[in-house]
Order: sequence, then C-alpha cells, then structure tokens
Amino acid sequence: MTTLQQAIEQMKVAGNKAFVPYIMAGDGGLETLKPTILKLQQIGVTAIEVGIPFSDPVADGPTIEQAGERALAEGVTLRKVLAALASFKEEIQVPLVVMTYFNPVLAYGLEAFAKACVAGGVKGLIVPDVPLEESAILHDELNPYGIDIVQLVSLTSPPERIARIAAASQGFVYAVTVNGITGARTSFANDLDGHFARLREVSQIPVLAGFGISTPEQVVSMGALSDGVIVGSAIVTALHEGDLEKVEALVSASKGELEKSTL
Ligand SMILES: O=P(O)(O)OC[C@@H](O)[C@@H](O)c1c[nH]c2ccccc12
Repeated sequence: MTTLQQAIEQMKVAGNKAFVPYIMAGDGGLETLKPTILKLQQIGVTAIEVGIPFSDPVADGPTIEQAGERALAEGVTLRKVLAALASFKEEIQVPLVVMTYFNPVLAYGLEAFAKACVAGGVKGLIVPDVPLEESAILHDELNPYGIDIVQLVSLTSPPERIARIAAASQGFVYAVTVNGITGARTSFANDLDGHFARLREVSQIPVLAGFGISTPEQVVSMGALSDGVIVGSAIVTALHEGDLEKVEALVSASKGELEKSTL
C-alpha cells in the first residue's frame, strides 16, 4: 500500500472521511506556500493537492483560473514550487499530491521533474489532461520513484472504462462529481448514489469525491457516498480571503463533527 493510500485508509479506520484541500501554489506569492501547507497540516487534513499555475487550465472554473493568474503574475512556476517544497520537506508529514497540466511537465523534462518531485517529498500526481490511455509515460517515469498516478473517473465514463480506471489508479480514485469544470455548485445530479456504489464496488483503493464541493453540508453528503472529499475552489477562496475559520469548518465536517453538533 502506498503512503497516500495509507493516509486515507487511516482516516477510515478512525471512522472519519478523508479531507483533501486543493491549494493553488503561489497564490499570494511563493513565500505563502510553506505557511499554508503547515497550517493545513496542523488543522488535520488527510493530504494536500498542490496545484501548479498554468496559463490554459482547461478543467478549471473562474475561481481556480484566477488564483492561477495571480500566482503566474508572481512569477510562480512548476520548478519554483518543487524547489520551495524541497526547502521545508522535513517539516511536511501530510502527503502532497501535485496537480499539474502536462505541458509544464513536458517543458521541465520528465526525468528532471520526477527527481524534483522526490526532492520535494511529493507522494502523488494528478495530470488531468493525460487520459488513462496515455498515462504509461507517467507511470514509467514516476512509479520507480514511489510516486502515485491518481486517475480521474467522470460521471459519463461507461462501466467498463470505470473499472479500468479504478484498476489503474494509485493512492485513490478521483471521482469527479459533476459534468464540467471546477468550481462551487449549489446542487448535484440525484443519481450520484448509484454511480458511487458501482465505483466503490469495482475499486480496490479509496474513492474520493471532488468538484463543486464547497460547504460543510456538501462535505458531509458527498463524504457519505465516498471515502472522502477534495475541496478546491472553496479552499482557494477562503485562503485568499484569509478566512481560516471557513477552512476549519470544512475539515470538521469530514470528521463527523458537523453531524454531531446538529443532532
Ligand atoms: O474546485 P472544486 O470544484 O472544489 O474542485 C476540486 C478541484 O479544484 C481540484 O481537485 C482541481 C483543481 N483543478 C483541477 C483540474 C482537474 C482535476 C481536479 C482539479
């Protein structure tokens, strides 16, 4: 079992759900990366998805796109983010999953990128524009260094493809909960229960729900269908506004504290 998978399984043993915040690395300046990661670690998140700013983020809605533009304006690059992570690697216990589009990886060079991930203590990788069929290149370069390649399952994937993605994914399966781009949503399709039940049946590893989850209530309801949640846009906004209470409320909901407090 990988470190990433272990961290998620531990949450399940304790009866909690995994909570994975997404952050845009360098939103607010690269110097904010260390305090942000250490703060989230202290609050008790399961893992952190570290987003790399990119000029053409096709899967992202306005919140993350704008955060990426702010980070790019600060001169933040993939190379600088990985070097920054390496500079405080010893202080990081929570597993880090880097989320980047493929272009910056290609520009970096796959082998140099893999080595920089190791130096930065990165445990997993999400590259949304590299589909399963093309992912051998990532597996070949990153797996020898112990870095997981996390695959995304969409709502529209046919059952046979869902099974193949679940079998190939490492660390966890990223179950996308909406058709479309990242960003807060007020409602979800009402047939998600069946989708998640089928996905969890075929998956040997934890299934995390992500896209559109932005309130403690949504963390509870999506957590009930899955092994945990990934929250991006709502976390990016809260961090941008310096609203740590919002971040803590979202994390608490994954630990069942919201349910208890409203009983
Ligand atoms: O922002 P949301 O709707 O909470 O969705 C999570 C998401 O931000 C994060 O996992 C992510 C950001 N950009 C992505 C691109 C593809 C897949 C996933 C992502």
